Order: sequence, then C-alpha cells, then structure tokens
Amino acid sequence: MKLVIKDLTKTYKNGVKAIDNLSLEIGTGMFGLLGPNGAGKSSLMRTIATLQSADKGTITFGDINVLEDKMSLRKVLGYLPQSFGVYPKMSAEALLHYFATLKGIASRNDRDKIVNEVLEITNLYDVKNKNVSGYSGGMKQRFGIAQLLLNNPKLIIVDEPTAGLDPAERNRFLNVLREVGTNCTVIFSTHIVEDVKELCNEMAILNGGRILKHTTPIEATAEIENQIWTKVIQRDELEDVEATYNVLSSNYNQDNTLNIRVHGLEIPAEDFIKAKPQLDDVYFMALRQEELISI
Ligand SMILES: Nc1ncnc2c1ncn2[C@@H]1O[C@H](COP(=O)(O)OP(=O)(O)OP(=O)(O)O)[C@@H](O)[C@H]1O
Repeated sequence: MKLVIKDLTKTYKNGVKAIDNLSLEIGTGMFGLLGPNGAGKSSLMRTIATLQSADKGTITFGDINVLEDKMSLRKVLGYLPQSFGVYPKMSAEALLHYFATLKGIASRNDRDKIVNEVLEITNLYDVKNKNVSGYSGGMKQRFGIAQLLLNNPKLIIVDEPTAGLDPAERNRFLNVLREVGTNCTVIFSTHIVEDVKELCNEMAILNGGRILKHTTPIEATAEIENQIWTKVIQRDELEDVEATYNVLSSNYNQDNTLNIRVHGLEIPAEDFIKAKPQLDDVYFMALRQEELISI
C-alpha cells in the first residue's frame, strides 16, 4: 500500500516550522528517511503515526485518510518511537502477552501463537524469560519491533532505531528489520548514511522540514559517477581548499593529513584522483546545495 503525503506543514507552538510544505510518496519496502539532527524526521513520523496534528496538508495510506481517520490508521500501524520509556520488571514473554491483550487479541491460543512468532522473528525466543528492563540496548530495540508486530501492521515506522547501538547489535537489528520489511511499508529514520545504504531500496534526504532529494541509493550514486575526486592535503590547507573547491567531506588519516572528497563535473586539478561515489557524497551534496541556496 502506498503512503502519500501532500503539502504537509507542521508548526510547533514556539514557532518552529518542523515540516515545511512537504510532499512525498512511499511504496512497499524499506524507505530510509535520512537527515541531520533537527531535520524534522521525528516530527514527520509522529504526524504520520497520528500522534500530532498538522497545520495543513493531507496524508493517505491506501484508502485511509490518516489525519481524519486516526483509528483506522492505528489498526494497521506499528510504531517504534525514538525512546520507548521505562520498561516494567516483566519478562519479554509476559510483556508481549500484556501488549497483545491491550491490542485486543482475546484468545490465549491466538496470543501464544503471535507472541511466539514475534519472539522468533526478532531473535528473542531464547531470552523470552528475562526481564526486558535488563536487556541490552539492541535487545530492547528488537523487543520494540516484536511489540509492534503483534497486530500484523501494514505500515511500520521506526524512528532512529540504531542510535547508540554497537556494531554487532546494529547488525542484528538491521537483519530483523530487513526480514520484517519484505511485505509491508517500512519508514526508517536515521542520521547514519550507512544504515540507509545497507537496508533501504528507496530514500529521501530531509532537512529544515523539506525533502532535499527523493531517490534510491543505487540511482543516487550512479548520478554522480565520474564527479567525485579525492586528494590528500595538510590540515592547514583545508580552509583554502574549501574556498576553492566544492569539498563534500574531509577525514583525518593516521598521519594527521586529511583525505578530502570534492564534487566537480571535471577533474578539479591535476593532483586529484577520481573516486567511486558513495552515498555519503550524495548526502553531503544535498545538504551543501541547500546551504548554498540559503546563503
Ligand atoms: N514538541 C516540540 N515543540 C517545539 N519544537 C519542537 C518539538 N519537537 C521538535 N521540535 C523542533 O522541531 C525541529 C525538528 O525536530 P525533530 O525532532 O522533528 O527533528 P529530527 O530530525 O527528528 O531530529 P533528531 O534527530 O534530533 O531527533 C527542531 O528544530 C526541534 O527543535
């Protein structure tokens, strides 16, 4: 089912316009919403999840008018907020049974079936008797996915789920999400480019409450093939280099020199080397273009 957002604007009481006349269509599969802190990702997700109203605009999911008919959307929605709050001292299994009851699954047999199923999918079956409050960060996030799967959602929204996870936990989490995302619409927000690269078939770059680019990771990098150049410079050269070239990123090498990546339709100078485009380049280019436009 397709999620269609049209001309959506959200202004908070303090005057911050967190979503600015945003339009976006999202189909089945894993959709990555990539943007820096404060870009408006959480605001957009909370609005889609019917947790806050909008000033103007429309959102539809299939034939559900999301902003008007909140209850219909909630029935098909699985939402994992940025922070889930405090967990009671209950085992994962008991807590999932409790949530399943809240979600209206009345029969014990049905509950057993779905609870076991979501524990399996999220790789938590072996630790189902442990208290969720004692789980590691990654396990808690997978538990978050387990709870949202209880009502067999068609639209899943996960808000920055990998923030703070160590690499192994992050991998486990992404694998779970990959499996879950095969037959429904998953919107996944992150400020980590690598997450989108590894997981998403479609993506949008968001900043200042606006969509800067809507693309696929493959298309986006193909678009800038033969346009990314690298060079190693000394630290004190950076300011000059930034003033001369379109520098997208600079990273320290072990010897304290800098590796810079530059965008240009042609080789910027003889001592540059052509580099294979990465999704980071796409991200930094989009943010930089926006910066230049707003100057
Ligand atoms: N409840 C609120 N009241 C007032 N301003 C808010 C509120 N929630 C968010 N904002 C502001 O709206 C803007 C967008 O914030 P939002 O949390 O949606 O961004 P984000 O991309 O999710 O960032 P982060 O990664 O930091 O969570 C920011 O300027 C933020 O300070």
